[in-house]
Amino acid sequence: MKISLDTVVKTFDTFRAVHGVSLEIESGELVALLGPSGSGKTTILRMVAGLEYADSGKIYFGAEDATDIPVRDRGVGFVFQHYALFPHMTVAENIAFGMKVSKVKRGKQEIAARVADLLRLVKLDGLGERFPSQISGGQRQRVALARALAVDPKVLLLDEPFGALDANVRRDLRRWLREIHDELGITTLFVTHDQEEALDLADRVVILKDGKIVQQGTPEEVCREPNSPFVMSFLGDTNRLPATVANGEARIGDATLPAPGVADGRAEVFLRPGDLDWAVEGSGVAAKILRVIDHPGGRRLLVAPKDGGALELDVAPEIRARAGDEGYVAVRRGRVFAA
Ligand SMILES: Nc1ncnc2c1ncn2[C@@H]1O[C@H](COP(=O)(O)OP(=O)(O)OP(=O)(O)O)[C@@H](O)[C@H]1O
Repeated sequence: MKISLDTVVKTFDTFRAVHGVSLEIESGELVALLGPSGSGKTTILRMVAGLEYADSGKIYFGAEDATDIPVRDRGVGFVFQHYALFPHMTVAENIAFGMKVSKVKRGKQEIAARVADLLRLVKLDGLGERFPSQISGGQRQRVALARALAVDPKVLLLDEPFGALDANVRRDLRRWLREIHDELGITTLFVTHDQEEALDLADRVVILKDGKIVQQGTPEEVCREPNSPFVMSFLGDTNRLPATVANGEARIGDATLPAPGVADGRAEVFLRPGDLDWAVEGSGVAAKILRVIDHPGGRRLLVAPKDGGALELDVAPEIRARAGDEGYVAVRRGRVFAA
């Protein structure tokens, strides 16, 4: 089921939370709405669900105008951050709940068979008789997903479903969600403020700021071609350095970077820590190491360029570096934006 939003606006009292958002989610696509807190992600999701009504604009499910279709008739499944499982029902009863209250009548045996299928799908076979308090947080979210899938939704809406879980469990669950999505092919809209989660999981990432879409594309497109300093900074750690652009080239220290389409004059270069290298001799930006931080994948150097400012570099673990060393920061790549 394809979902389309056409110039959707939502205002709470006098505060405009969503400013004319237009968006298409293709049938079977997994799209992440990504943005900082308050950027309007949840409000958009709730309007697609029918839990909130748009002030103006239209939402289509396929070719049908869904604007006035009530929640229960939209055929959407939800999973929210805070486990909304019924504590007094077993896992199996929780999964069966939607089927029991649905307009589509199913017999007891059919429901039991479907619950067993779903328990297998979410890899919780054998746990059907437990209560929510007797399983882990990650398992509870898998039950919540099974419950959402039980009624054969046309659309799956997930609002920070793994937000309350620890990093390793989150990573496992998102890989698992991706597998389930690929198996079932349900159109899915996923809200997160976690860049890594969005990039890891989604076919397409829609980046929001102040109730507006500022960029959308595949993870590769938004990572390689961020269209603004905001997107560049929001997607990951960045260093910023002042630069001067002339004839499509930006100069920082001894280094130059291509700056196609950027007007001559003052500019700012955005550099990821991994875009920089450290060398004791050579050329680039002359600097002194302030601190070395070791982590499992390598080392991060905090350095002070001679001309002022601060830079962070990610280098390979074998690079020899100590606080106080002097050398050069080599710039491998970066994005240049007019100042
Ligand atoms: N029911 C409401 N009444 C008044 N203001 C609201 C209401 N719901 C949301 N807002 C405001 O609308 C803006 C967008 O909120 P929304 O929850 O959509 O953002 P979000 O991007 O999902 O943020 P978060 O990641 O923190 O959940 C916020 O400024 C919020 O305070």
